[in-house]
Amino acid sequence: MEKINFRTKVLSRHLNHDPFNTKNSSKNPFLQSSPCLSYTPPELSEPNSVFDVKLMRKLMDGHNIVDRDWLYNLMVQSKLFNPQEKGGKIFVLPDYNQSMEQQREMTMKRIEYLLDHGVFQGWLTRKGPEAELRKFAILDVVGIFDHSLAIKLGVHFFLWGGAIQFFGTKRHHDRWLKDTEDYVVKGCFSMTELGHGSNVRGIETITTYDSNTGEFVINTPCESAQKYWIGGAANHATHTIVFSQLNINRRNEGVHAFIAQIRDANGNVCPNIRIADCGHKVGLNGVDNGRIWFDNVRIPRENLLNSVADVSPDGQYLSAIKDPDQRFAAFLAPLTSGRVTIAVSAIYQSKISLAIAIRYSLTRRAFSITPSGPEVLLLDYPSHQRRLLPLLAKTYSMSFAANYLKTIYVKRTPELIKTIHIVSSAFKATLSWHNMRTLQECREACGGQGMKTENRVGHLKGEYDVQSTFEGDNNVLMQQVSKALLAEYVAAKRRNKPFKGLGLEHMNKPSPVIPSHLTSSVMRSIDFQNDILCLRERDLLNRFASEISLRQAQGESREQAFVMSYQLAEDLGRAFSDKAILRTFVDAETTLMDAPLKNILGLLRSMYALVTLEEDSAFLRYGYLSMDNAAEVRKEVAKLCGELRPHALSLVSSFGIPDAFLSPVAFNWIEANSWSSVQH
Ligand SMILES: Cc1cc2nc3c(=O)[nH]c(=O)nc-3n(C[C@H](O)[C@H](O)[C@H](O)COP(=O)(O)OP(=O)(O)OC[C@H]3O[C@@H](n4cnc5c(N)ncnc54)[C@H](O)[C@@H]3O)c2cc1C
Repeated sequence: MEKINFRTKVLSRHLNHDPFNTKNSSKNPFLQSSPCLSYTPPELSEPNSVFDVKLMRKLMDGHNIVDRDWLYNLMVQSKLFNPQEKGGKIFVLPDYNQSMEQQREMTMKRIEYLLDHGVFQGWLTRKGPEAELRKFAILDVVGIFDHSLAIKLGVHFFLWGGAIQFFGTKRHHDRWLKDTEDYVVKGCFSMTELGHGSNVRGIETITTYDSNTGEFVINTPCESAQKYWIGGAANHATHTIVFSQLNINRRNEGVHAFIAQIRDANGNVCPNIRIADCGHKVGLNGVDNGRIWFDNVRIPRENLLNSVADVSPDGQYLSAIKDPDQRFAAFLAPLTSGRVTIAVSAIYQSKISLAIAIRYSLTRRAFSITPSGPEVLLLDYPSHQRRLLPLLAKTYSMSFAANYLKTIYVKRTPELIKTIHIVSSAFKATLSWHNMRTLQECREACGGQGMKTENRVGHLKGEYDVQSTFEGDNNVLMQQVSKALLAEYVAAKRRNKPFKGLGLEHMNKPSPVIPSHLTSSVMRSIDFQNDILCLRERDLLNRFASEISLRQAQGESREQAFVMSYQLAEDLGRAFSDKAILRTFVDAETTLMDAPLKNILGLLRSMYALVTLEEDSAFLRYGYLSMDNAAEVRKEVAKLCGELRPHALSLVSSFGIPDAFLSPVAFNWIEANSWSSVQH
């Protein structure tokens, strides 16, 4: 196997500093305006970057760099990861020429390969922040190769394994965790039904208790109660967590979680279980999503995951949490890790697509702007910069946000649970939406090449689209964020106490004043950026609370009032998320000692903040920005594009994604498409 050079090579520096590359056109064959493009695509060389790319990569990845590089290597070394030579380089490419069945089997084989190499050691049996961060790092890298592989692992370890860890007690931990880690059992997670997804409390599967035999009886009472979309259920899973209403002594105690076996060790479906396939999907076809019906399936009493509530042998319902709302909330806890991984993975996909599109835009030319001049590099068009560089800055900002989210998650304490729930909901939605937008822009920025599956960006759209739906639909999550902010507001006002937590402390201070005339230096200052994002959040929260209370005063229920105030709720959710992201950026930036890194991060932060002002019409609608200031912001964004342009390549190199995990269009795309590369 050819040794892969993981160093991401970059364009020679002179290309970066001469916007239209007029000076060097006679020397560089790539710059000739020959009608026949007989140039060799640029032999890329490491730029004398103004900042330390390795240091930036460390900051971006945040943790477990050695583990990440080890895993990249492990994958590239195996034929299972589909290494292919294109244009003189090796790429590990997704399985787009295989049937759904082949993709599913290949996903399982890859898992076995990683298992054999000890990748999952300690995933469920080792505890503490370090072990959890390693797990996250491994999942980041796996997802950079293939979403199906990451999701298949996520379902088994985070959903099935996480449910046993969080909802189960010692007896479940002893019985299941080691076997899960070793893949002796293959787990899945049956929460969603055909008739109920976001509204988990509405599920219709019913479980009753038979005190004569000491068993629970799980039943699918109607077609809409069939479990749907269950990852792993169609082909491989042997066991599942079943979410069901628990009916004890004719009283519904609400949603609870049980362990049920669905296949034997030979893969035969168990008695009284029916399983069907969800069929081909727009992406993620390496995951076998299935549907499950339970026909009065009997399971031992001990299979109730009983950390929240239990049923005694004689059929008494026992729970320390008396409030059904709180009980239900406790059952959703494992979903938080899913949201964390989605938020993080969304950012890595944005990084892949930006690395590819920006590298292409530094090697692809189109039209000349002088009669006999060379054609212009795509990234030298200000309009192309405007399309990609704000997304690059946002991806950097959200990278800090994702790292922050991971950190608070692995260091969670009971006091942090609420914050983690709200921040993970907001970031999961915002980062996955950002990813889809970035993928589309990068696909278009690669022109026709973006349509080639081997170039990854277009393919990633189908693969990652589902991120806005599973583990909490994005719109529903954002509603929960606004609801939680409203609850904080009401509680603070009712107690007449200062705001504390969720970053709302700024509400205790006087409202910030935005200068009537914005200069460049003001717009680039952390104070201004922070002030205006806080101003938007506080004003929207006040408006939202007023509208709800007005509607209630007019006779609407609290729930009706909330539903009808959806516009403000949406605006507020976005305001919370954008401001929280900026905060994570500022925290990362201000603790840095390295001046060149700080400078470039300053540009990226300003781009993030200003483009946020530009994109949300709330700033003009509610007057946080005057028309004149809005025009100044727009000009400043264009200026920042020009200033970031020379650093574009170093900035994507800093993502630390090995060349093999990018795509041919990001490198020597002429050679990758040469006649000699065609299989004759
Ligand atoms: C590929 C894939 C894998 C999956 N894997 C699993 C798995 O392993 N296990 C599992 O249990 N589930 C899984 N799911 C299910 C997933 O979690 C659900 O699809 C998700 O929760 C959304 O539910 P739903 O599809 O019923 O959509 P709905 O909840 O019906 O939502 C449909 C639309 O209605 C909107 N909507 C819903 N409620 C409101 C409201 N109150 N106000 C305004 N708008 C609203 C939503 O924003 C959404 O746009 C998977 C799904 C997919 C597609």
